[in-house]
Amino acid sequence: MVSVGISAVLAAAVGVYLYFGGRISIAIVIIVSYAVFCSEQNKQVEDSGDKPSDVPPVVQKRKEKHVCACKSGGGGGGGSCCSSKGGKSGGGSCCSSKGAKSGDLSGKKVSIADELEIESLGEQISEENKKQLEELTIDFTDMFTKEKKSTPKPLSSTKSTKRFTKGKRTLKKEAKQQTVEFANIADDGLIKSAFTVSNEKLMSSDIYVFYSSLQGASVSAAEKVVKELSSIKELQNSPTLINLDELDDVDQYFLDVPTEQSFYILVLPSYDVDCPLDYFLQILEETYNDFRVDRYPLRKLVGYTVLGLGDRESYPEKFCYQAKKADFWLSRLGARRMFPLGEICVKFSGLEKVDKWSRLLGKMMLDDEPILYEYDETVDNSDDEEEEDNGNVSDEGVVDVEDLTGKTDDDLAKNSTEVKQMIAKNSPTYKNLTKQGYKIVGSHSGVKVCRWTKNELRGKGSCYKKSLFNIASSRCMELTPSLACSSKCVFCWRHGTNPVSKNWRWETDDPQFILENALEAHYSMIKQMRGVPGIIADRFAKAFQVAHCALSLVGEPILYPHITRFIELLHQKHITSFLVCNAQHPESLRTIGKVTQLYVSIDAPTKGELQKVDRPLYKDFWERMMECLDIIKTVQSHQRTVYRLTLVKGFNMGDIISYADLVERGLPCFIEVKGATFSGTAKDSVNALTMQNIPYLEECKKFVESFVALLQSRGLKYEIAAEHSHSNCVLIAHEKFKIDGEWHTHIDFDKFFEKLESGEPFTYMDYLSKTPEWALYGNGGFAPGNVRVIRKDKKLENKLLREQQAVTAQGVTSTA
Ligand SMILES: Cc1cc2nc3c(=O)[nH]c(=O)nc-3n(C[C@H](O)[C@H](O)[C@H](O)COP(=O)(O)O)c2cc1C
Ligand code: SF4
Repeated sequence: MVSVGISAVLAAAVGVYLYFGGRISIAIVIIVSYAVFCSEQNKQVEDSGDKPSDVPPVVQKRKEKHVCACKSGGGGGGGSCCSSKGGKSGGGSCCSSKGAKSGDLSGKKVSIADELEIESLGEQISEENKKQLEELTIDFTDMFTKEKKSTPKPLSSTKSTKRFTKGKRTLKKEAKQQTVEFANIADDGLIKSAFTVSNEKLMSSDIYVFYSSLQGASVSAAEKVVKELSSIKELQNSPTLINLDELDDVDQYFLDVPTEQSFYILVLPSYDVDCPLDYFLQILEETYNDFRVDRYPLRKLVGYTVLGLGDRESYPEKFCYQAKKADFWLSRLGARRMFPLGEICVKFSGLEKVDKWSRLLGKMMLDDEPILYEYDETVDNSDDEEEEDNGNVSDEGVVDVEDLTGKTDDDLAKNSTEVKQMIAKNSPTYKNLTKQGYKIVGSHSGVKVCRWTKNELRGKGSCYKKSLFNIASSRCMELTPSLACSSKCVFCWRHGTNPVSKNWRWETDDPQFILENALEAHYSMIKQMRGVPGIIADRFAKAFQVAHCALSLVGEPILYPHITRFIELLHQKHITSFLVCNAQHPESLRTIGKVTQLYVSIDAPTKGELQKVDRPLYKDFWERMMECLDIIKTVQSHQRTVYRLTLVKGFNMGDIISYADLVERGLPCFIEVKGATFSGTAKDSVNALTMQNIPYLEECKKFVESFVALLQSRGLKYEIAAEHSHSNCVLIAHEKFKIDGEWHTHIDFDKFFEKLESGEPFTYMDYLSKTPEWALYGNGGFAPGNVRVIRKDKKLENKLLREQQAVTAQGVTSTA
């Protein structure tokens, strides 16, 4: 229509021009009239909305990108498709119900994605756009009220989206993510990405503070968190503290949840060696990969947060790595992170930082701004530096999404079943143990020259086993084939540097390899002593023929799967075996072969005390110990058995009646009672010993005397036989070792090997030897051939000397 009109006007103008003889003035009049006409036409077109003219460039961009999510065609010509109450701008809003503010999801998809795209374009964003963006961000959380139809699929990133200020790069990335997610919403009607929780919901939630701890720092931190949260008066329920290491059933909390109001806080250390936390993390991972159970069980939670404790200085590469892993898996299981993962280095004012973190957490909970999370995120995490590289698991139903680290499901499966070395050469634990004087043999065994070996080489005394059983300390090798242990005894001298585990799950070295290398390492350490003053040449020469092996040192030797074979190899070399086990592995104790002397540690007489002293990993630690005692009485009754009691004042010296019950149950040959020795206090540890917990010799003797009296009153034929007062050690023996009125607690080693090599069955009664006079109870037990150095006297002597020197110096000064 318009073009026909224009042609007619043009033809008329040309006619008039020709009629007037083609004069210039006439031509000018025609041109001006035409211009006025066109301008009028343009105005009409603009009013009808067909042509953008004065729209700012930013908004133009948005409109160009606008895509109709309802797929019914696009918004040209001022038309509005699928609208219910019309759009905000007359310029053509499609899919909107109440403008951009609420309602239709697909409308939101477009708006938010576009707004974020605007931000990503950089400087052009206006204040108004920003405001609009914020409104939209808040607004789409209305979706929360909508019902979900099926389970969302978490992908790979774990970052929460909070309404905190973010860098452009992050925002751009989120824009991308949200576009993907909202597209999903539009496609299948699911609500996948956003949730809000109000502070009221948090205040009425059931808060569970979980912790795992080997040395106590995380317990203290967890207690601090509980204390801080408990001080919030608005909080309706007091937080519950739960030790993850003692959870009978992890699924009770991490597959099921106690209530839908639950909010989880996890306070976790990290260990680069095996520790109970490994088990917990493994369960989380397994739950995620278990097709039989809900893959996102933790979305029922109100939320969660993790506080990691670690040591950044010693483990820079692995700082808080297990806390990060937990955070990762919780998020994978559908839980929503409510508060950022805390990473605290305990070395530098750790507990203060815990206070700060807890206070901030409390503040966040009180904040009445709704919190926005995202728990369903995109696979595209290529530039996410905080990503855990081992957690990218491909989605169920989607064939093998290879993550950007290049790992496939197969790799991951391999990783999770990969057998680790207990103490890898490049691990900080290796360095730590080496620093403490251990020689690591292979990847799980260790030797160390004990101070009694050194003392005997210098004629300064022998260890208590010399007095009680006749072992030569200078020919004794102290070894463990398992540096890992299943308990965390308060008196243990390893100071938490060793791995802790219930079961053997490492690469296993061959027993022959261990023995050969252990002997080599032991001899190399002995050799280093050749220049030490006072070494007795004869003893030094014999020290290169190890005669005894004390299988104790640190760790739990019976954990090593080839322990029986290892002992056989020792015996083949005519090295006797003194095996000390912690009474936590009845299955291995039952099957152990012949040992020269077999110990079980009885560190406390009752279940409660044993838990306090040994801090065992096993939940059924008491039942395990009882089973071990039964084995001592039955299957292993042919062995020379010893109960080792380590007395710790304030922990396990009170209840001799219960100790007597245990003796009655196992009927060992001997009961070796030894006061605990002070080995310093482990940093950050709870229950670590102080000098107050170390009993004096007199206290040990008093204990033993009452104990034996009680045993005898029950008809149990035990007596006090020998002692080594230097070690606060007293030996109680069954009266069958008193032959013709003389104690025979010593061992005839030659006879032991003779019997062993005969292949005939034999018992402890076949290799007895008489206890020498000096070792009998009351005689001190200091082996002849040595000169005793009493350190206290020496210290006193030095002190007096220093004082004397000071007085002399003063005298000199004053007279000078
Ligand atoms: C054997 C050993 C290994 C450790 N490995 C790590 C580690 O890999 N990463 C880390 O951040 N901290 C590591 N630490 C430090 C502990 O995580 C830190 O001391 C923590 O506070 C211990 O908590 P807990 O006392 O509750 O057991 C290690 C400590 C020890 C003794
Ligand atoms: S038995 Fe133990 S303390 Fe005694 S010498 Fe051997 S390793 Fe040392």
